[in-house]
Amino acid sequence: MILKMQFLLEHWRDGVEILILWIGIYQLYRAFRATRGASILVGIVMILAIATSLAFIFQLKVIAWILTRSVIYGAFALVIIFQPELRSALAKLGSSKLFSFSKNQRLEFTSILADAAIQLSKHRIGALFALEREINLREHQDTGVNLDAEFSPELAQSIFYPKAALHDGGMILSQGRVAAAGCVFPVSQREMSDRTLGLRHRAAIGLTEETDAVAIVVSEETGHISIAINGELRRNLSESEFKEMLEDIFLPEEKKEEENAKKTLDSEDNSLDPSDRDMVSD
Ligand SMILES: Nc1ncnc2c1ncn2[C@@H]1O[C@H](COP(=O)(O)OP(=O)(O)OP(=O)(O)O)[C@@H](O)[C@H]1O
Repeated sequence: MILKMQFLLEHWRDGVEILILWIGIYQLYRAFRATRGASILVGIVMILAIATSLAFIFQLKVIAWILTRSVIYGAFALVIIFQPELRSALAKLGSSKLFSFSKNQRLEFTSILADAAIQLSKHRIGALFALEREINLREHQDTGVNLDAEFSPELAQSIFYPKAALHDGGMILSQGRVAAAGCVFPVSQREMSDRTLGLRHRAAIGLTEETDAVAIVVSEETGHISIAINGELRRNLSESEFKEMLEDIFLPEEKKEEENAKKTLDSEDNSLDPSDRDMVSD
């Protein structure tokens, strides 16, 4: 017992250090994995690790010396090469909060947004929305026309109407308002198995790889609605799936409360004795 205590007293710092490093590395990996550089970086690190282990095992002194020296310069080179990925990864690290506007505003906005996308989809009007969350989309906003207008399904239809001046590009929604339209988003460079994905969908993926924004795409060709988040695209959503996903993203607490209330009601219902149940149904 005393020995155990002594061991703990001597080594608790090591435990804390391992925990901090593990959390740090895991968070970096999470922020990095959706980016273009992730697979290249994993490849480089693996090659270096294998080469260094082989050099040490077979006692190849010169190669081992070169490899250990080159790690520092290599780290600098990686920071420079992957500067855009690092920037977006660090920006993602600090972002966890959803919209900062009030619950009622979020409720109203989510339903207006769902209506807008569904109407666009029914009319087969192609559209691309980017919903700003923690990371500022100012840089992308400046590629289009600043509007600062109240969002409505009618405005969305007028803007994305194929002959309208601002229909090309994406619309940025910030704090429930239209910040800008006609914006150019970064197109994802990732290799995609689905060759039918055009530029609108790739721009939605690209923007969400670099920022924590949520992108909604309405396909002009098929009318299908898709949502991109963290560089992942959920395609061809049905109306109910789309609404549900929007609620999961923008109203997580409200959804949880609703589910809990439903569970409580169900359990109360099940706990009623059968004769009571008959009375209730009567
Ligand atoms: N980088 C970009 N940022 C924002 N919008 C873009 C970008 N590139 C293309 N777009 C929009 O996408 C439209 C072209 O879409 P394209 O047909 O290539 O895509 P898609 O993914 O197949 O979509 P759809 O199913 O609607 O045809 C352009 O007219 C433009 O409005």
